[in-house]
Amino acid sequence: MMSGRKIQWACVNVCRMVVALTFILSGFVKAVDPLGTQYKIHDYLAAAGMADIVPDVVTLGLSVLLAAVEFSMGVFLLFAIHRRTVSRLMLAFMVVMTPLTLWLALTDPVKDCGCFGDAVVLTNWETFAKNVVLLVCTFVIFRRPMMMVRFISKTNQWIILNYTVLFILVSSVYCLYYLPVLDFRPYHVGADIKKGMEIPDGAEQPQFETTFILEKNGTRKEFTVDNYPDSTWTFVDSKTVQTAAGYVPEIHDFYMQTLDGEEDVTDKILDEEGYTFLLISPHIEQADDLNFGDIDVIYEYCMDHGYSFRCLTASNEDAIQRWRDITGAEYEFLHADETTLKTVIRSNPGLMLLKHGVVLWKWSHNDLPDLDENAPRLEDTVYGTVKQESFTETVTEIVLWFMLPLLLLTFADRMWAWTGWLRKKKNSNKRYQRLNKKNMRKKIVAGNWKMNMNLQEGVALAKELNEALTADKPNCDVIICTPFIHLASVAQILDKDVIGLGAENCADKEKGAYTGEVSAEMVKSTGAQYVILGHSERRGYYGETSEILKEKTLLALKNGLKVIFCIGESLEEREANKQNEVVKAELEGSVFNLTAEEFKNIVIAYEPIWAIGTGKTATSEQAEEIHAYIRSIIAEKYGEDVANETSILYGGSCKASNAPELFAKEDIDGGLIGGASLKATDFKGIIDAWK
Ligand SMILES: O=C[C@H](O)COP(=O)(O)O
Repeated sequence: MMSGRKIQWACVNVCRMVVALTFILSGFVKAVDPLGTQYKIHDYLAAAGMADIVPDVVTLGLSVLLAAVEFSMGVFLLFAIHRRTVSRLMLAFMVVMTPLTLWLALTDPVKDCGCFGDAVVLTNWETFAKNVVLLVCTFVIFRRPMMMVRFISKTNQWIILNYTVLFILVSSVYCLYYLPVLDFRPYHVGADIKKGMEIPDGAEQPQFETTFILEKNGTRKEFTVDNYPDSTWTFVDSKTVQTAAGYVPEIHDFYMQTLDGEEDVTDKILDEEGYTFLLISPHIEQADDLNFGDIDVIYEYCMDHGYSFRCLTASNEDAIQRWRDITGAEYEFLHADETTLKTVIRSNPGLMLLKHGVVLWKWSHNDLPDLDENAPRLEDTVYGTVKQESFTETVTEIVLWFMLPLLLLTFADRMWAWTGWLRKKKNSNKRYQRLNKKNMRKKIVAGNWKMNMNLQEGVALAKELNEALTADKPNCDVIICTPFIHLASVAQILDKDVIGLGAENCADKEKGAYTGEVSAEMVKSTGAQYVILGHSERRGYYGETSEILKEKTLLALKNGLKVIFCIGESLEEREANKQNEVVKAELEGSVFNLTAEEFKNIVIAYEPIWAIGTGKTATSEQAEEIHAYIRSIIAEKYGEDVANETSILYGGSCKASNAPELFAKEDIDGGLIGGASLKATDFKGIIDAWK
């Protein structure tokens, strides 16, 4: 059983397809025949008595615009682009159009609504019914626009949007300049006009009914032939109405007659065995006269080869004379029905080539054939037979022109979305693994007392801290690194399982005559397990170079101490964006000489010098970025496993207030705390960030 939501989803998407395809078809057939749509708009305006007010250029613009809007909206709906806006516009469109078509159906001012051009001819009631269906569909879509499935991602939809609008506008202009690429009218290339005019034997005849109005003794009454009364009634009036249309041939209004109206030459011309050129101009006064020279050349060509050439127009003789004066036309003019001429060819003037009533070729005045005095006889040119064009091929070509780029784009887009999904999945797996690794790494909060507190103060602080952390077990490793003189005493106080102990430095020599120095071995003998090396204050104030630190590290490890190795850039280096270079060089200079096994005893402390004791903390993003970089270069050097096991601490104005945000980052495994490690409560606040 389908759930209610699924049914809704199916309804929305079915409705969306119905509306989209209808709009695409309707917009497209209008776009391939902009003049046809313009004529239809003109018919509507004429029905409303406004035909003379609105200039042709406006009706033509409206025609192109209407086609572009319908087609584009259909495509947007098909691809589910700007779903909310398009569904609202569609509904608004149908809310206006449906009552309008009801009015058309009721009043019948124009016979065929023209919604699908000449491709599909609907009666006004059929159009109204179609619009009711579309109105319901657009309402369904409007209620749940977000249920429409996207065929293209939001980031790429602009391509479809622009391509669609461009395609449909270019199509309209192309068909306007040349001729409609698809001709749905009865005068298409290959059509036999005489055949189109035939009424088959036994075809249904039109039916008429006459009503008679008669009067007797002052009373008026209506009668038909069936109940016509006796002669005591006096005839007043009669009316005849057509009750059945009868058979109407496809071509029913094609005629050609001489300008004086004396002779109908339709049959004569359609029966001509030879080639007949018909220059078609519904209104010769409005015809484009730019190419009259080419027309005259074709006329001359016809005269040379014995082909007939005539001009059909609905204009009056004055207009015809004006055309003759302008162009020097010598060809014969005939009168024909204006609407018929507009239907025959969508160009003013346009040229049609007939042979025995069959349409061989049609040309717009912008695209006339090259038939001058040097051209061979028609029989020896392509024009001698019916132009080879296949409706299916043309449709396929158009569909490919429009759909192929869109299909390729959609395919690429979907592939990208799919690989994006895979990448996301992979990343989330990676992230999960990395977070998992983070959980497996040691989380450490280490205090660096620096040169603060005398022995008594230090012992008191160590005691306080030991008590606090014994009572409230930390969720991380806690280390305090003290000046040398505190070490032995503090070691006695600390519960080793709760707080580790470290020195702040050790000598770079093993033993001997180095007055004032304290060796790694001596540090170890106090009970300490750690030593801080490479702190920026020692590098800066005491000139400790990478080489010295390399020696110190080796000695510390040799004596069983773990090393908290500090690295970090100065403010100038950060401003020059050299932080990565700096930390890499510091690691390479002092600890990357170690074996992977030895390196496991190193804890890295990244401390940007500009953040130490200044109150300026690196943002958690800045810190995470460089921590991740440090881990990546450790991975390059020692492999992923070692990198994932190495704890990297952040140091520099770390406090209880910012520690949680910093420690939440994937590659930050704790902190090396200066100032805030000198008060038990402050330090514990930071330790508690891990809880
Ligand atoms: O070793 C610790 C760092 O130098 C950080 O010191 P600070 O927390 O006082 O900024």
